[in-house]
Amino acid sequence: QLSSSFYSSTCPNLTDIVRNVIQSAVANENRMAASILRLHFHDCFVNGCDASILLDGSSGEKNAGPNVNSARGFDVIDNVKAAVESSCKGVVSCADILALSAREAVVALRGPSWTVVFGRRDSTTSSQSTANSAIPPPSSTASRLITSFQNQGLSTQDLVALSGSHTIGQAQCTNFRARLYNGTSGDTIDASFKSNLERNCPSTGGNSNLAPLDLQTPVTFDNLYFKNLQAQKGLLFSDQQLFSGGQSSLMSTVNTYANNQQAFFSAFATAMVKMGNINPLTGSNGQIRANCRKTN
Ligand code: HEM
Repeated sequence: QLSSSFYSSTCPNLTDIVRNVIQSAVANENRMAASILRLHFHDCFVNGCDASILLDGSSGEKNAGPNVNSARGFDVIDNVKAAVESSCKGVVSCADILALSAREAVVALRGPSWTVVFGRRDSTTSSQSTANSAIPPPSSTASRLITSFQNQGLSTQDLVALSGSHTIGQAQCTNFRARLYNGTSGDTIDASFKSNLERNCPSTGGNSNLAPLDLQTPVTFDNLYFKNLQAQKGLLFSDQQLFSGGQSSLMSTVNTYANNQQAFFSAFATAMVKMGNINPLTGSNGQIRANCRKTN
């Protein structure tokens, strides 16, 4: 029961305020759009879209395996929140700010737009153990990915469309090294792509060295990610599993999006709305945090 008009009387300029801050952050560093989009995903998969990932504290989600030394953009969300608070004090939740910021980030890199619905409230807790179990690792097989998205009420189509987020952004060596040196069972990585990756991701050291998730256009939101998968050039094992993991429904969806960017954009928009609707706190549950890093 989230609604697009939730803040129309209490914060009528919300979209413009958020857009301005996100646009300038992305102009300053293109990759930031990817980092913000990922924060929304990692928020929603852990007890719903409740801004739980934004809470500081060593026992919280920020320090879970998928996030520690990896999740970034918290300072940008602080800037968005500060700008929103200065016009609309105490009314807009951090969870809604993250959902809207993710859309503005995608639009800033020329991706599709969609209508964001609002009314989420902010959690008072953050679960490191749920983050560790609910966010799939890059070593996931196709069937594990399907199960992990199914657990959130998301379909195989949603899985493929949302994975198209990897058309932007970067990953650290530690997340794809095993494919290069240990060999992962069932892997089908292109040989020359693999040797190129080895140059900047040695077998020891260089853990945080970066490679683009889309080797062709890492700062444009487009469908080349899917064409890379067809060429066995997905960066993460989990990426390549969508095309090469033996699940024909995933493979055919990859082909559809590789052949038709509009089909990808429209499925992505639909899936982002679904992901943004995962288990929100509403009504009198949760709170509107004054500072996204702390409970009130
Ligand atoms: C399907 C399962 C997924 C897996 C296994 C996965 C895994 C990963 C990993 C390992 C990284 C690199 C992190 C690092 O090296 O620091 C990454 C980056 C990223 N992920 Fe995913 N991801 C998945 C789905 C998604 C979804 C659904 C979204 C968004 C809706 C998303 C958005 C991103 C973005 C934008 C980046 C780049 C972030 C940056 O450059 O800061 N991912 N992902």
